[in-house]
Amino acid sequence: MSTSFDDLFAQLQAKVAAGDPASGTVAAVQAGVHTIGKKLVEEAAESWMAAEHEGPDRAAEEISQLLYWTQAMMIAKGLTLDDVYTHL
Ligand SMILES: N=c1c2ncn([C@@H]3O[C@H](COP(=O)(O)OP(=O)(O)OP(=O)(O)O)[C@@H](O)[C@H]3O)c2ncn1[C@@H]1O[C@H](COP(=O)(O)O)[C@@H](O)[C@H]1O
Repeated sequence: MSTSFDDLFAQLQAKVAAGDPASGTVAAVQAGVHTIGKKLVEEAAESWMAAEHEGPDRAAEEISQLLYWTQAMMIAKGLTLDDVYTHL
């Protein structure tokens, strides 16, 4: 099922606030900025490689994971969507 950037962010915030033990996002936020940062860079590289060497569907998939890890980083740093949107 697809979702929007804002809806995914709300979902992740709620899981972290609740401390959902089944959530990979909760585990990632508990692991911290260093761990999340490595995933962020990994997904950025995979997005680049998919865009350069693979088809549009693979590029979209990797970019979706990049957006997910961007949101995980925002939550780990206590940032809201508005904190970021104000710079767009
Ligand atoms: N959209 C995502 C999403 N995109 C990426 N990822 C994570 O990013 C990883 C992608 O890493 P890779 O590309 O390296 O794939 P992999 O090799 O299979 O994974 P690793 O070996 O690196 O862990 C996935 O394994 C997930 O851990 C995501 N994890 C969760 N979501 C969504 O976030 C929501 C909350 O998820 P939970 O917090 O897990 O409940 C749900 O709607 C999920 O669909």
